[in-house]
Amino acid sequence: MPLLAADNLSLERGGRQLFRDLSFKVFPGQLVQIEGANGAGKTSLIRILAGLSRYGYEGRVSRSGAMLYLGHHSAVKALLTPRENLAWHVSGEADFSDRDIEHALARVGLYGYEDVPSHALSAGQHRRVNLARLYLSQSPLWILDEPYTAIDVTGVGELETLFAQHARAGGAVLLTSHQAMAVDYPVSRLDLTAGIAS
Ligand SMILES: Nc1ncnc2c1ncn2[C@@H]1O[C@H](COP(=O)(O)OP(=O)(O)OP(=O)(O)O)[C@@H](O)[C@H]1O
Repeated sequence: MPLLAADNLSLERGGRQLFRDLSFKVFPGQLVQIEGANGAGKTSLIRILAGLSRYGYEGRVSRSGAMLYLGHHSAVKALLTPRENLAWHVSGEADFSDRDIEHALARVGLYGYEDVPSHALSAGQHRRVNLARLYLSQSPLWILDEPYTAIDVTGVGELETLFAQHARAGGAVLLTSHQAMAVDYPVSRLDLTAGIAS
């Protein structure tokens, strides 16, 4: 059973047809990279898939199970610390201990920064606060828009390892990125004009 199914999605923006009759399925164990040039419609598609664009497109999206969506723009509150931001974000998902929160922050390289106001963090550290949610996620489907933005080379490698682990454990990751992925796991490509090629 797919975690996500897109049926005949079509979207026009500003008089341009971004994609037409796009159909594909994402199954447990898949790592899928959405490809396309700047302005091709990757973010528009991902927002539709995540249920954030309810109108303005044709077609149907169905998802089974829980989803974690991390968008383009960091949802980190500047006045809160990384500890407070992460605790707030995951509060609706499960009962995580302070130790769990600290562990997730350490996994994204924020050990020692747990209690610094987030406005005093760098752009990449800001982004890492958001990405720490992945280490606490219990959602099988991850939909990630440009997760590598502002992340250094080591961080990108660690994220790719995490994505492969998630897929091996029966989850699925659908992401946009302009970078070629160098992960030891099969990556399916999703072309906005042709769907998924395995
Ligand atoms: N709210 C909007 N109103 C009108 N046009 C929009 C809107 N949002 C995006 N667009 C247009 O839709 C097209 C696709 O944008 P989108 O952000 O989905 O592309 P993208 O493939 O994610 O690009 P990038 O790689 O640069 O992030 C662009 O031409 C953009 O100008």
